[in-house]
Amino acid sequence: MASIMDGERQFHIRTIPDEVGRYVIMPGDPGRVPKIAALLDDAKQVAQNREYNVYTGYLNGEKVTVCSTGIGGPSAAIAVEELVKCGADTFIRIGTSGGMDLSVSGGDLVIASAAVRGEGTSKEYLPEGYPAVADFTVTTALAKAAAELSEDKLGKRYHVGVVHSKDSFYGEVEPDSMPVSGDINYRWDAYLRCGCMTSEMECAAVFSVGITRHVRCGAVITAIWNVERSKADLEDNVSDDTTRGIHCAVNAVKILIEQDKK
Ligand SMILES: O=P(O)(O)O[C@H]1O[C@H](CO)[C@@H](O)[C@H]1O
Ligand SMILES: O=c1cc[nH]c(=O)[nH]1
Repeated sequence: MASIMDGERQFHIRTIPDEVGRYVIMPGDPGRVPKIAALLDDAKQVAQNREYNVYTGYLNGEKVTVCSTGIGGPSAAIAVEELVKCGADTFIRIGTSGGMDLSVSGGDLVIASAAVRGEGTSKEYLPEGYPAVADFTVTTALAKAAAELSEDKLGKRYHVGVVHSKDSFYGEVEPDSMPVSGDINYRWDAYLRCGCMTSEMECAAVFSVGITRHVRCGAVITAIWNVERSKADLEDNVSDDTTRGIHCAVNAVKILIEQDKK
């Protein structure tokens, strides 16, 4: 029997394989896609549906796709699943987050080595206790790209470490206003004591799909503030500028393309 899933285009992201590159850069925000695509050669919009804004162009002669994922694990997991069906095998999430470890200030980049599974989507993919770990090759390329950027005049810092993924934005940023206590309220201080770097919403889901579909996933996340620094009377910057994160991801894709040619 024919199903709604049998169409030529993917059900949600609305792409066909020819329109998708092996390498994918994934911001949460659809509005950030054209800014990233402007750094590719000959980039064109290939699809737009719901939170998924999809452009494809080229870097170093290789096809590269930029696809937004919206907010939260479920929509990010759908994007990775459908991009894999279209032939992609290497993914870099670019996102924003709230700093946790005191070493992280607003404006810093955090390359996610793994994500705390404080959300629901990863539970549909990984058994309890299995870590949502990023791909080592992608993480290494991101760290190299971030180190090269940090030598430029902008000179801001980067960190490599564990990030926290959650389902409740306000559970993190306004915890006292939450009517009931979720995982985040019980465990936030424990995560801080473990040195968790920053909190966002999609990495655990993206990494979990990557692990189960055997594709490479990594992430570079900009901390836009760190309330823990403010609580500790340390100086903090507030900035939602993702320019450095975008350049880090694009340069990491170029590094991966050259490595994959060897
Ligand atoms: O900037 P993006 O990628 O959307 O990431 C962060 O911002 C959103 C919350 O404001 C969540 O999606 C969170 O993960
Ligand atoms: O504090 C923050 C900022 C951006 N995104 C989050 O998930 N948390």
